[in-house]
Amino acid sequence: MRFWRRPAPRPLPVSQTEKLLFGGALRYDLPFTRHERPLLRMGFWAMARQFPAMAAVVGRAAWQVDPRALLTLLGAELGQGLTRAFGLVATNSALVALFAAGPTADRLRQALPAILAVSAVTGAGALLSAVSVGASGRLEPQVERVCTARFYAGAVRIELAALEDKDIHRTLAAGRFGTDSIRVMLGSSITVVNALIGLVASAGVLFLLHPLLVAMLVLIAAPKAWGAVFTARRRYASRQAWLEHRRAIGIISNEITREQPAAEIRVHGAGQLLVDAYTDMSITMEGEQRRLARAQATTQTVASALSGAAALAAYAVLWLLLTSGGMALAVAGTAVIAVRSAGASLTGLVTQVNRLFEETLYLKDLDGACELAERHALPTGGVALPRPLEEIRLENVSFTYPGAETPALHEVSLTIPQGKVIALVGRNGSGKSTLSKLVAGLYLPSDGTIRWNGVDVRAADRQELFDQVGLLGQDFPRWPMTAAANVHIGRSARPFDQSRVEKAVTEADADEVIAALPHGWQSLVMKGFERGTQLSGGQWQRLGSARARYRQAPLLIVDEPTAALDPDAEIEAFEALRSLADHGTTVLLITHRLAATANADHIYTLDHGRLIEQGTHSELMALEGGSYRRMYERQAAQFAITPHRAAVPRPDRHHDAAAPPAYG
Ligand SMILES: Nc1ncnc2c1ncn2[C@@H]1O[C@H](COP(=O)(O)OP(=O)(O)OP(=O)(O)O)[C@@H](O)[C@H]1O
Repeated sequence: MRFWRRPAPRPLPVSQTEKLLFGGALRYDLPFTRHERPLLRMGFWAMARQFPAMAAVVGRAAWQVDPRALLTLLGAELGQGLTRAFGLVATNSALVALFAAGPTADRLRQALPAILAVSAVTGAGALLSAVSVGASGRLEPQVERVCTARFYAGAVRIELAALEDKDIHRTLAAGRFGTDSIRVMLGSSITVVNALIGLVASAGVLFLLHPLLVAMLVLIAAPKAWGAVFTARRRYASRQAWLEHRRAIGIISNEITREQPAAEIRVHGAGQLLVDAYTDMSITMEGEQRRLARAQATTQTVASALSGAAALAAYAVLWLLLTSGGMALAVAGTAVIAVRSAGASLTGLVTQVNRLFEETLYLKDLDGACELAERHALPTGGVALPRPLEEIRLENVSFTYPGAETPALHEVSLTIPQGKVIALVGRNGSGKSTLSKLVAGLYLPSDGTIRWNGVDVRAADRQELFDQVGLLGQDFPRWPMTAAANVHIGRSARPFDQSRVEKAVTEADADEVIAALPHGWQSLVMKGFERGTQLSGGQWQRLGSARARYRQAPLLIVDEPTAALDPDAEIEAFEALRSLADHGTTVLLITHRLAATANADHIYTLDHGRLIEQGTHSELMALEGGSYRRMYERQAAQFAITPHRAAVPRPDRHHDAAAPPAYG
């Protein structure tokens, strides 16, 4: 009975490496059983009912992209099925003529038209098969593109907060596998249709010969179908259960070849640990592969044995019919050919149904991921934002990250007026970046309201809001593209404009960066490709700044914009922000360099997600025991006294000059 049981999720072994590097099996917080797809609990028929819906997804996409190719394909497949049926009928006629009484020459003459018909339909079948290959070769990549693009288009529109949800994250990760399934699904569907038509043709001929033979055919098919579905479901369950493990292997092996950790990998000797981790985790996976292969072999053997027994019974029935005079020898010959032909169709069918069943599960995941992306998509439309931007006002804003226990922001109320440099300061984790993301409309407040020119961001047209924001984050994207494209992507909805790109680069003080590139604007700022080159951290920062400039948004959010800049460039960068504000841009500046905040129009100090102080630099410096003042003084003191303190005084050296404070 154990073969009939559905594959149950089993506890996964945890390798030593996983324990060392990830503190246990790397998986999402929720146990696998909660993720176990309802599909896994489905029986064969329930699953079979899913298939048309999934085939319809692929079929619709095929119809959309190339209806002619789809019709050609279906016509060619149907034609092949018909040629097979005609082939059997013609074979039967030829056999009847050959087994008839009379001289051999007469019998051959009688059989000749049927033999010619067999040759003709075989040739036609071969031609139709070639047409089918051509049409599917045209259709498959197009269908894959359309379905995958739907997935990507959905993924880029998901609300940022939804992406923080582990369930959503997992659904998207699972959906990603589905994009590989589309092409296979289309190919397999075609083969299944082909095999089904062949099977129906053979069954039809068998029915005409003797209805009992059709029943025998069903008996031969049933065990193979069961084996196929059972194996596919087991493989799918395994893939789901090992999803995170596979991702962990991917994450580790990716680090081995990435450029960024390359130095530490060599100097700290981290490479061996990573290679060992890869090997260790792959060995754990191999165990699972072995288990699957063994289980599949067993299932297949049982299915083949049952199917073989049914085939023997079919031949026994033929024997009985022959000996009892219920069937002529020629007809029995056709029946044998029909059973063999049906057997061949069946083998193709089983192999493909096996794949199809599995691919249907993945495609269902992809479909689920696309639906989920639509459900959590950024809303379109909404209240128009009056322009120009005059003020952003936060009232009692609290925000808790999805799944977090404590809020990252508590009842923050503040105002960001137009054309000012507004600084956000505070210790690490005090909520500065979170606040800036709420201002940018990337997250919606859990409580309280944010108003842009009086319009609540919850009701506002978010696309319009994004349109007015420029971002220059701590970890801004380093796009693997040309230098020009890296700037243009700041506002890619506008047609590419080289003069605007150059202007932004000049404003961001990045002319030198471009001038030093070996292929100028067309240099790829990524290594490993023709025209590729590597930028330094500071050069990247200038390019990122040029991108933010190119966007020309009324609100510019800059999060630690100078971390990689040299002192001269840093001073210029802060002066440039000042000048931007003087020309009407609102600048929300997040920085730990408090020398720069001295020139801000207004400073807000956050602590543990609460707004604890606000004012100008002078006002905050006048606050006895104030947090801003304490941070500022500590930073300034570093410049004043570090050279004396840092080095242990030695009799042979003396420090005669303290480095002057850089700012303030
Ligand atoms: N995506 C996230 N999911 C859950 N919690 C987060 C997330 N991002 C930040 N947090 C938490 O929210 C709090 C505020 O983080 P935030 O990044 O806003 O601080 P910050 O003031 O910008 O810090 P830093 O100066 O280090 O950049 C921290 O406790 C952090 O752990």
